[in-house]
Amino acid sequence: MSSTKPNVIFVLGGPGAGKGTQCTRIAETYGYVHLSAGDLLREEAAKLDSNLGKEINEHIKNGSIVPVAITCQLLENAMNNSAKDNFLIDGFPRNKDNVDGWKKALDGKVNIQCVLFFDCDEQVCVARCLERGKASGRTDDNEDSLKKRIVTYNESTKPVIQLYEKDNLVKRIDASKDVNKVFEDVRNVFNNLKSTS
Ligand SMILES: Nc1ncnc2c1ncn2[C@@H]1O[C@H](COP(=O)(O)OP(=O)(O)O)[C@@H](O)[C@H]1O
Ligand SMILES: Nc1ccn([C@@H]2O[C@H](COP(=O)(O)OP(=O)(O)O)[C@@H](O)[C@H]2O)c(=O)n1
Repeated sequence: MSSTKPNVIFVLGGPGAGKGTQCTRIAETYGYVHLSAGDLLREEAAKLDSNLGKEINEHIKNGSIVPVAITCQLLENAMNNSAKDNFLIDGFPRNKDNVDGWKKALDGKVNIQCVLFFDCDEQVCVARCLERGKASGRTDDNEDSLKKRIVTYNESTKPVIQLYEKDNLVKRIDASKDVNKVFEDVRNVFNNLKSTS
């Protein structure tokens, strides 16, 4: 991250809504750096042969949210290690603890451009994750974990999206369409984004 205030877009939506898929395309098309909070946590847990690694893995399997100090530090390190200034932060902030921790650590240091909200029906999300689970090797793409992930999404993440709606930051996208159609809607959002840094 350079000395200019970096632009950040938060990317939210249910498990399997297609956040990662669309972030990959946004990164290719618009040059944003894709930082997936879930990927960073999985990588960190895989590196750590410690209680902290176990704690992260337990949260992931249970669909609960890892304490923000851990996640925020991973995101901040990733931004600091990048030479670029435009970041897609995928899967964060996912609950109030995430929002508060982010504000404490990074508020004022970045420019939040918008919150991309991939809105997708619960049943569609579950079906996509189960399909992904056939090859993903993820410990949480199974029926048991998915039930818990959906509860976490409804109880903890939706209120965060509502919070950002009050600030007029949310760009809602119908994520139930096919990948190319969803990306057309994403392109509309990006073509109307103003860079304020
Ligand atoms: N618009 C879409 N239509 C159908 N399948 C999709 C769509 N977007 C993503 N997928 C598939 O659904 C699964 C979940 O997508 P992913 O991008 O990993 O979601 P998330 O990051 O929100 O969990 C993946 O297997 C992906 O290939
Ligand atoms: N901000 C975050 C993001 C993910 N996570 C954990 O990582 C898991 C997987 O998140 P993810 O974003 O990779 O996956 P999806 O549920 O979006 O498919 C979540 O269910 C949480 O357990 C977290 O604790 N805090």
